[in-house]
Amino acid sequence: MERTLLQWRLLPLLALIISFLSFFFASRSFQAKEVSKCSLLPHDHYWISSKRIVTPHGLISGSVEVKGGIIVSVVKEVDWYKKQRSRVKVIDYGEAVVMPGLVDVHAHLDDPGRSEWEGFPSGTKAAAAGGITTLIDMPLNSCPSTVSPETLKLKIEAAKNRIHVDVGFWGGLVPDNALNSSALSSLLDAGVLGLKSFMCPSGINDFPMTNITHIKEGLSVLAKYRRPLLVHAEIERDLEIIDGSDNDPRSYLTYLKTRPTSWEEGAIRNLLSVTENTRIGGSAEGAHVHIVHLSDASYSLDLIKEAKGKGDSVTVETCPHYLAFSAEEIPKGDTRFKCSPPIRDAANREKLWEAMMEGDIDMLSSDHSPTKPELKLLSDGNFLKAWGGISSLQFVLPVTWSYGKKYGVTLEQVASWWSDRPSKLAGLHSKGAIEVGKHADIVVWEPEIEFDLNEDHPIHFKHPIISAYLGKRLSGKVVSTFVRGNLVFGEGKHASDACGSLLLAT
Ligand SMILES: NC(=O)N[C@H]1NC(=O)NC1=O
Ligand SMILES: [Zn+2]
Ligand SMILES: [Zn+2]
Repeated sequence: MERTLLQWRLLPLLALIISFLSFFFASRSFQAKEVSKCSLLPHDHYWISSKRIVTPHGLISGSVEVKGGIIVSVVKEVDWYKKQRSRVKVIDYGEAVVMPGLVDVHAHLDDPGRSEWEGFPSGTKAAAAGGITTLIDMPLNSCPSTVSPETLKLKIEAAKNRIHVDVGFWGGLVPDNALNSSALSSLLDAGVLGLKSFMCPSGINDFPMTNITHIKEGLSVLAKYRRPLLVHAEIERDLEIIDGSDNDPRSYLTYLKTRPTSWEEGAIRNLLSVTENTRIGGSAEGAHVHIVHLSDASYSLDLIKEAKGKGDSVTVETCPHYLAFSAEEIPKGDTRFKCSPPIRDAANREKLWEAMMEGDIDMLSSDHSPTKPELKLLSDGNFLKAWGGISSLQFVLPVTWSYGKKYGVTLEQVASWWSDRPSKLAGLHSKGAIEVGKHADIVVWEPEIEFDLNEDHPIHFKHPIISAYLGKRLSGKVVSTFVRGNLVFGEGKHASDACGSLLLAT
């Protein structure tokens, strides 16, 4: 009799335990996705928490909920997630900064055709390790250049299953397609996010320069697609270098004299003669002109400010190397620092920073433009003959932060220069912010941690020795990088598979 009573009393308790256990295991299996090689994290639904999350509404202490690769909630209450702790996966990053992943609108990955210079796998691994979650590949330095639907198709084939972050493409505006609106339309229909052109020789034979007529025609086609034209704004002028010096090709100042500020100013003046068409009501309304890698912070910048003031749809970027280095400090024969337009003097660099802080320069990009070390002529040191291009992709975030600290750069500004504005330029409205509904493209980094960028530091782009930043001490360590919710880089390791998505305009 006593036994039956005991069984009777135990039964409900047993049923309760069983139902609790089955709920516990069911909810666990719901959150843990099939272990994927795309991500170092085996979860599809999780929370990222931190004391410093950079949102469009300011810096908050709280948590970001990620589900299916999308940000589904952002909450301030630090304690909220603790109540959920037993049911959901929480990654607590403590004091580390949680920021939107960087969107680099200007990188040359040189694939296909010159993958011995860089390539999609190495370039996008470097991007992931540097907190860049989206990268827009330039149409030149690969072979062939991306100037038609057929050549874009080659890019897409080369990138498929080989990219560790999301990648989009700019198409080339060149004399061959510029005056042929159906050729340009077919390139835009094929999915390039916009076009890029050069107002001076590009250094690449199958990417010839455009004149202002080409640009004007290009803008009228771009207007219909509401996509931008990115312009390398330098124009060749006759040079008279008669200043009594011997013009030693190993001296950086010799190179600087070959590309004076008047080249940038002349190109920008010429370019801005057609941008009034982009104003509201203008014949190219909907098109937009973006001036890449501004170096001259003087008259060139004044012209851009004036055009913006008149309502022209114009933006401008500069690159970390113009903000970090100055002509005076470039060692003799050190061609790692050669780029175009050239790095100018320290006074110009101050003015560039001033323009960043004032908001006159809209955004930053890497202009990662690598080559194989032989073409940098490192032992020869001839600035006039070496390849022009700086390799920086993996380090743009710590460089911006390290050199910007003395000007009082804030985390919100970094996110604006590197994520919000570039994503808008490229028309990528699902990216660029920690906000509900956006892709969970996130970088977690520790601004206060310093490191020496020496040979022992793992560098993922193809030719570390040509990087101008080698030998520098930088501040800001990337801890984790998430692309669409996949943890693609964490604790110094990459996810094994390359699961980045192609970003084609529709
Ligand atoms: N072709 C190419 O990548 N050129 C780039 N290199 C550089 O320093 N400036 C450029 O425009
Ligand atoms: Zn350029
Ligand atoms: Zn470039």
